[in-house]
Amino acid sequence: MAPFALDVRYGPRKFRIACRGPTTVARARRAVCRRARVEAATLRTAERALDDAEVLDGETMLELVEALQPYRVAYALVFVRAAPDASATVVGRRLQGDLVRAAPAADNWVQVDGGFMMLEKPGLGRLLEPLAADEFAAASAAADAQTAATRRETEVLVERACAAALATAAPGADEGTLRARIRADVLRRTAAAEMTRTHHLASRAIVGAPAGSSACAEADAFVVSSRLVDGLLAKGYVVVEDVLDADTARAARQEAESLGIQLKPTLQALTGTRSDRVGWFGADELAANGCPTLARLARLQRGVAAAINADGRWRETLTVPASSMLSCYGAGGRYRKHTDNSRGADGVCGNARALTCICYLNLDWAAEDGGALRIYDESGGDTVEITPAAGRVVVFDSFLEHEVLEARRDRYALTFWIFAER
Ligand SMILES: O=C(O)CCC(=O)C(=O)O
Ligand SMILES: [Fe+2]
Repeated sequence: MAPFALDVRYGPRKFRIACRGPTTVARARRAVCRRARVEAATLRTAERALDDAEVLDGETMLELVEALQPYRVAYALVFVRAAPDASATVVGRRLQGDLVRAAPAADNWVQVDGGFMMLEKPGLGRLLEPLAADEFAAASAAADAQTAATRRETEVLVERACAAALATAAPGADEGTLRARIRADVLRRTAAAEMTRTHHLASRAIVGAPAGSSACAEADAFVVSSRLVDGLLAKGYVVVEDVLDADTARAARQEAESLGIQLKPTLQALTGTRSDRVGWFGADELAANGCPTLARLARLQRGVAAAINADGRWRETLTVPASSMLSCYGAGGRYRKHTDNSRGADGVCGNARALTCICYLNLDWAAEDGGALRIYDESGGDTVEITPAAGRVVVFDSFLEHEVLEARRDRYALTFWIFAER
């Protein structure tokens, strides 16, 4: 291993770790922990210490990154400044959706196994996989047509119901009031019917479309867009049922279990904050790993993001990262109250996440099995608990506090974060 120096800033503290002679990555790692004045057992602090680290020599850094993999370096921000002779600057940012605010100097990213994301070219575009303009236009047109058709159908239903009601109304009844009541009633019913229909469409989109076809999740997910955004605007979260039918849910669960061995505990496990094991996978990677159902599910994120963009009412324009997180909480597993993003006093966001989107993969899950997702409303007062039943998708504002209550048996979920384009 080449000599290197690691400048670590941790809050107000700043220190340098220099490895002058040949050393091992294990030793380097121990040095990081020691200098950050933490026990190896409290690597959470080491994670923070690495939050803004500078390393001379890109190759060394890659070794270090590899060494830190077991400690979920994906959570650490590592800033690598290559030595003058190194090929270029290499910047890695922690994976979990936090890639957007990478230093502007970033260029030459590479992808390192284990979910550590880097780009090969300046900028973040490649990583974020934005929708192509024609995909976006086609999807917007489909959404508009759908909305117009629904509106026309609803008007026909309202007129029909009003005519029937007026024919039998008591003499002197106020036509305006009657119409308003009927209209509200029809809207409620069509909304319910629409919801059921859209669930099936959404599930068909994931299940029925041939893998890789452009008709896959993106297009049909638009159908749920207005309902999605209604829910998000009203309450900050929305639950979509039956996104997977029973057979698909079973397949997805089996695939998730087949990846179980690849899932690793997070650093936060050491502090008792959370006890799930996770792995990060791109859709193609899932497909290549014999998980076609999960791959399709992972592609749904683009559809959800595009749907919300097309609706136009959400506060941010959304884009998607390349990977989803598969998580498994074993019996006794939980994740304490937290948010997935936060705003500092200066209004600057902690990361790029706008929405958290989770699809649960737990067959025959009963309330007694625990593991509910509890979401707190903006004031932190009211809560809702969502059972992690197979085929249920929840989308919520990443700034809302939430927690995973203790699970009593293995609880799998595929989570993706939808980013705000900033
Ligand atoms: O799996 C869930 O229901 C939520 C997990 C969660 O909050 C997270 O991974 O940030
Ligand atoms: Fe969370």
